[in-house]
Amino acid sequence: MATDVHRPVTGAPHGGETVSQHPTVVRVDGLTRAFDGRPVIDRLQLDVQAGEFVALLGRSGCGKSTLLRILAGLDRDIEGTVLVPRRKAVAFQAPRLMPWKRVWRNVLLGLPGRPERAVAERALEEVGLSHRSQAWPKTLSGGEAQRASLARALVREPDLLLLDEPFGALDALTRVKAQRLVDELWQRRGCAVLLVTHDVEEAVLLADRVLVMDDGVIAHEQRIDLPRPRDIADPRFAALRTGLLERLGVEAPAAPAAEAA
Ligand SMILES: Nc1ncnc2c1ncn2[C@@H]1O[C@H](COP(=O)(O)OP(=O)(O)OP(=O)(O)O)[C@@H](O)[C@H]1O
Repeated sequence: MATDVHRPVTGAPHGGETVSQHPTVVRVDGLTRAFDGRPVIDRLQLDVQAGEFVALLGRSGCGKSTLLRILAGLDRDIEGTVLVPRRKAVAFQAPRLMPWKRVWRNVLLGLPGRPERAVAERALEEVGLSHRSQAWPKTLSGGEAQRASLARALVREPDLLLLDEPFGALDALTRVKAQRLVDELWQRRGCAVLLVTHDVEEAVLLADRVLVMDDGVIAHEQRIDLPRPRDIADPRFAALRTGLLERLGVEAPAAPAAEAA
């Protein structure tokens, strides 16, 4: 798997090195990122295995998006070492579609070479959006725009998919559908996923491992060993959710009937 190494801007030049059959798809060592002299990320360590689904939680402003942007290669003003696969893709909360390009052309945006339309169509089919391929972005619903954004990530055939609050702006029902879609895509594609979210339930629903960021580091890590698809009425689900909420300093909501039984 081709790998990008991001080092401090003052250190070795950005480049690539080839690491074959590496089971670790992301390796972050001693990562520090400061804004105006204040470290938001402070000697952070993180490993993500190939094919692993990791969710990242933490209070607002703790540095989750900053970490994701660094992994995406969008911010290289760092200290420490960041090793990520070259094939990676990002989807943000705002789908960021170009309004003057039809959906299928948006899906191909930024791809090297001259990719054929069929490449976009396949990805749109995978996210259930074939029927909107010719549409202009402004005519899409919020959920459709988010699926177009996912299709744009998928055409990159990523080994690492970075998702920054991709469901944050969706209504509850659309959100559940989008979560199911990401779960299916992840199982089918087998890529590693790093999902930044505010939603503890979403993290327990989707992730193999949930990380809680605090004080610039990964302060807590919770493995989620529940079978999939996960049942939020399962008492083990509720216990994991409650434990994580406590870690985040949030009082857990009243237990539903199934939990109390
Ligand atoms: N370009 C920047 N210049 C200065 N400060 C920044 C910049 N980007 C982020 N910060 C600061 O870094 C801290 C972490 O921001 P970040 O967006 O990573 O947090 P977050 O955990 O993703 O927050 P939220 O959950 O609210 O999205 C914040 O205090 C933010 O103000």
